[in-house]
Amino acid sequence: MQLVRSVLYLPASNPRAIEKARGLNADAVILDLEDAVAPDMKAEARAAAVAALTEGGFRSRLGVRVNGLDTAWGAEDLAALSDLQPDFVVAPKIESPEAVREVAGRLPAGVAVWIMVETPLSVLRLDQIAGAGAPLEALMLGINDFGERMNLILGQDREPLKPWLATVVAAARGHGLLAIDGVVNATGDMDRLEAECRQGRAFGFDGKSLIHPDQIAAANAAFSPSAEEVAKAREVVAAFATADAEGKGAIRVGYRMVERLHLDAAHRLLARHAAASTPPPDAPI
Ligand SMILES: CC(C)(COP(=O)(O)OP(=O)(O)OC[C@H]1O[C@@H](n2cnc3c(N)ncnc32)[C@H](O)[C@@H]1OP(=O)(O)O)[C@@H](O)C(=O)NCCC(=O)NCCSC(=O)C[C@H](O)C(=O)O
Ligand SMILES: [Mg+2]
Repeated sequence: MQLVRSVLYLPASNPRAIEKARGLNADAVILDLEDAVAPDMKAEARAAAVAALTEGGFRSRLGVRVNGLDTAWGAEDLAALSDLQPDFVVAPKIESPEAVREVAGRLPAGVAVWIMVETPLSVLRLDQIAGAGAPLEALMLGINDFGERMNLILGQDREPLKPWLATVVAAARGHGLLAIDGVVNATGDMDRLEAECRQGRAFGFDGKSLIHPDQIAAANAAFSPSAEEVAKAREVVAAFATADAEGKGAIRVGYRMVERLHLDAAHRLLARHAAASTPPPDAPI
């Protein structure tokens, strides 16, 4: 099972951040070539990303966010990755299924595509985009771009964003993809981060986009099954394993009615718990 509880961006133009990221416990790390990199640093950042992928040594799944193919850098970014094997490539500002396939077609086999959902047209066309097919693996909400383009005023409750949080998760679930919530820019505000993680989890997201190492622990905790959830799931599995439950679609567990769909959900939760309880491998030497 692939966990994406914590997905950490870093500017590929920042060598110190690349070095630091090798030892971090984020489920995924994204070497950013797009908005975190100034135009005059694009070539240097691309070369640094290629070097980081070649050297390896990360404990996390490793991806690269390329520039859009409608920019001066996108085609070269993808060409630079053509002989490499990142776990995934993140394509920004995607507004059509053709745009997903255009990126995928320029990548080596086995590299997954994650896309940024961060423009008004991307959310309006999300069903078609999310149905683009393999190797599309994840939808990432880009709150900074989306908020700006929509003129949203976002407080801690993210009220104006709620329809779009649900839209992204529905598209991901409908097409068997991962759903990753957007960033909290206020890196020092842990209360806000924890509140957004709880909210994202409640909306059904699999994880959170992050911009600072200090944000990783909160996201890993929030998107891992809690002890109470694990206990309840084990109770459901045990109840369906009894002779009494044989041939029944619905049974009583304590004072709850549970159906076989809850049994399936309990198995999925326990698989996530097992994956979350497995310590990350040490970085290769
Ligand atoms: C936000 C930052 C610019 C803050 O940088 P800084 O003030 O240098 O942070 P610290 O001094 O607190 O850093 C402490 C140490 O941690 C390392 N560090 C910092 N950030 C990262 C990181 N992201 N990954 C790895 N390591 C990191 C520092 O090097 C320090 O190390 P040490 O020297 O050993 O003490 C900075 O955090 C940053 O650049 N963050 C990432 C910004 C980014 O990638 N943005 C793009 C994605 S966000 C986005 O826009 C999504 C989407 O597109 C949308 O539209 O919403
Ligand atoms: Mg963006």
